[in-house]
Amino acid sequence: MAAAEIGVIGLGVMGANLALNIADNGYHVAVFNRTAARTEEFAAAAGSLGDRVTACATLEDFVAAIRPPRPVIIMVKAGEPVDQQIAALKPLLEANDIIIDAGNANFRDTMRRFTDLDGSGLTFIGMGVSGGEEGARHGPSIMVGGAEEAWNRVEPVLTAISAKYQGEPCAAWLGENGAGHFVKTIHNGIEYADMQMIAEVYGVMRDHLSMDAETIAAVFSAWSTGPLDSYLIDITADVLMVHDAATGRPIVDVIVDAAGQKGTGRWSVIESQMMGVPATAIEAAVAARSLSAMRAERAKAHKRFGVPGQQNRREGQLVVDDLEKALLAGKVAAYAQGFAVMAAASREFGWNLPMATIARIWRAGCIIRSRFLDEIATAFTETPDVENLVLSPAFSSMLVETDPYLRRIVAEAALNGLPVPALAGALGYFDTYRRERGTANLIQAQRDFFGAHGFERLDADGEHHGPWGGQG
Ligand SMILES: NC(=O)C1=CN([C@@H]2O[C@H](COP(=O)(O)OP(=O)(O)OC[C@H]3O[C@@H](n4cnc5c(N)ncnc54)[C@H](OP(=O)(O)O)[C@@H]3O)[C@@H](O)[C@H]2O)C=CC1
Ligand SMILES: O=C(CO)[C@H](O)[C@H](O)COP(=O)(O)O
Repeated sequence: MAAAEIGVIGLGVMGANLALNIADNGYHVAVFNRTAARTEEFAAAAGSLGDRVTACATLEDFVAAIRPPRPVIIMVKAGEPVDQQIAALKPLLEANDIIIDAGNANFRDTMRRFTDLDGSGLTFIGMGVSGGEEGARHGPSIMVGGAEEAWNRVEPVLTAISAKYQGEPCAAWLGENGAGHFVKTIHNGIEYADMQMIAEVYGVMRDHLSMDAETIAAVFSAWSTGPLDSYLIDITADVLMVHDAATGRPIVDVIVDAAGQKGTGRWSVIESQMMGVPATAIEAAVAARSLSAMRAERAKAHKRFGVPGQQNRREGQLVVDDLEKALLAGKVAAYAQGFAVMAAASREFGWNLPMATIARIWRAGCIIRSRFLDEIATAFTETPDVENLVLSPAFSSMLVETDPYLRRIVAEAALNGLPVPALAGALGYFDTYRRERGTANLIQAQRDFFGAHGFERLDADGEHHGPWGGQG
């Protein structure tokens, strides 16, 4: 008789750890991996959890090992492999079985898969999972999209395996269809901005203040007890302390300065642009990763232009103190942008995304987990209809307090040729957002001049054209 209550397909970093987490929580799990050797390795390493694991060599055995109605988690490389897995599973599954894609899918693929499976009798869930290897093993943040009824069926196992923040599970149903994968995408977009701003601040300390990795690590360590307290700040301090066995140097000093990217950051930016909701800090972070990858070109440009000489160098500790508050201000803008993009998507796709819940399930388990997210959860609970996080009382105060430091750091960086594109993007966003009378009047005049596009007047209704005297 089939013993497993759930199945996991894909035993890479995430799938293997998720399966162990499920078994650890008392569930019997069937597992399958395309490359059978990996399944065997997994079974051999399962140790005491092996009793609750059925390792299957074929997809047929895998399906037969799970009690119907079967929840099947697919945790394979995003994109085509997911379609291939669904196609292979479909003829083997029965009505009411649930396919859960837990990888980093593009939410547009997820929406297509919902449509493709419509009428098949199978239920589909698009589920974002964050937390990396450790989160998958001991408690990730889980963002579920699909029918609420489907969530109700899998909620016990998903809440059991999720991270807990002060006892509250970091797993929630966020809306129909692609909602879960959209939220995961924006989570990653914010992750990109957070990481980029941390890297920029590291760059100021390394290149402007000539601090070594260990000294910088101590700064991040100190910050992790303040308002910046977060997983990303903690791991930054940790990685800066690690030495390379071969050279004895700090490991960061021997790592190539070219960042990888698998797509979620870029998708965040594409979607934000499509909806006309700017996410300047995230955009800058994605662009910075792309520029980082152009190593040969950067080397040529360095030869051609060099870097500006130091100007207005202030006492190191003063700069370090400013950096902490500047980073906090940048973080406020980046998160405000991410949440604004989700609000726009919620309207566009009719998801009714619960912003406070999203912030709550990001407080533990995921890569951007932090104390800050608890404050965001409180802000959205107290002012659920606020147009932008920066307009909530708590975050307005935070920005008023920290904005002068961001301004000073961006200015100092500009004068010294230090690249801080995400911090500058955050500042530009804030300065543009808070200015009642902007400069788009001139753009409207230019558009009307060259293209007769028309403009609105401050003092009269309707569309108008300028007296360009035939020059337009
Ligand atoms: N690593 C992380 O920190 C996180 C990753 N994710 C997402 O989780 C998913 C899995 O990532 P991760 O575990 O890191 O990836 P890994 O590279 O560790 O493992 C990839 C898995 O996908 C399988 N696979 C690849 N191509 C196919 C295919 N065509 N058909 C069937 N199976 C295939 C591999 O099987 P095989 O052994 O046969 O090659 C393997 O099981 C991805 O969508 C990723 O973006 C989400 C959150 C965090
Ligand atoms: O989803 C994740 C973390 O939340 C994955 O680690 C993802 O791979 C990160 O994105 P990238 O590889 O583009 O840096």
